[in-house]
Amino acid sequence: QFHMIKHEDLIWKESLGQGSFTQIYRGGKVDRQDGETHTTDVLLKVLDVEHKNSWESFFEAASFMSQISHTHLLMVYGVSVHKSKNIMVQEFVKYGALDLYLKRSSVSLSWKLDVAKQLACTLNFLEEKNIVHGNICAKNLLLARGGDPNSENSENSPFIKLSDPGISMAMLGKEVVLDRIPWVAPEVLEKLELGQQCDKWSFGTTLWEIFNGGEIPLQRLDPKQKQRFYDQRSQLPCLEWAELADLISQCMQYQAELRPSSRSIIRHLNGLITPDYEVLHASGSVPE
Ligand SMILES: Nc1cnc(-c2cc(N)nc3[nH]ccc23)cn1
Repeated sequence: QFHMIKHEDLIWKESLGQGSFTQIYRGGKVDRQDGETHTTDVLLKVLDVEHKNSWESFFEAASFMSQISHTHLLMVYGVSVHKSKNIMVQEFVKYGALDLYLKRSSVSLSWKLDVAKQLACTLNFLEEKNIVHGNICAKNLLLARGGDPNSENSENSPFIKLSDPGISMAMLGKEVVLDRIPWVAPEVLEKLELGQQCDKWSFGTTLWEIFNGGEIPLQRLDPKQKQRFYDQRSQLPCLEWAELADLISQCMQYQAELRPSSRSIIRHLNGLITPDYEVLHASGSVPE
């Protein structure tokens, strides 16, 4: 299941914002090993008291992450329960969420493609284990290494960690799930339950975010208009890079069974060559 952490072994630092039904804090976890004490940087995710009836779903997300380990999956150290506080203790990932990073930094196309490939490999790992994450989005992609995005040398290349899926759709309720359009797959919206193909749809939306510099898709639509977006089988505005736009529309097909396998997504990404203007501009050989 997962490791129980004693509340007295937690150190609380500054608030870092909130998630769905949760507050997020920077913190530390103290480990006592043969007389030595060692403090690990952690992220503390606290379930809101008014949503404490979602604690099973909250801890289900923690055990989901604790039961599988992969280089691009976030490490969850365990959970701590203290009075009415339910706390998930996660590894602290230095550069934080990808959506904010993309808004703040200008990154090269090859940097973005590198992130896309890492996410596709993670999706493949989950698909081969028949595991559905259910909440793939740029906000749930954490950057362990962001570095100077424009330089080509490898120690500055990105390294992502996929965060926990959070409270399940069933517990969140229709209103909150409506707000997850266009990340939530259409079939999930209807039944409020996850299907095998739903991560592919969300992968498509996340690709759109990455290659649109962290712009929020359908930001100006209210829940009713978002519902209509799906009712009318609409698609997101397509990118200039045609081959990539093509992959996004393959992933965001309303018919779930027509979406590509994660293996074919990886093949498609490996077949993409960053367009010349990108390489030429990066090398400065083409006047601005
Ligand atoms: N598992 C996680 C999740 N989020 C972070 C994080 C890092 C950072 N530099 N700023 C942040 N602002 C909000 C969250 C966060 C770290 N680790």
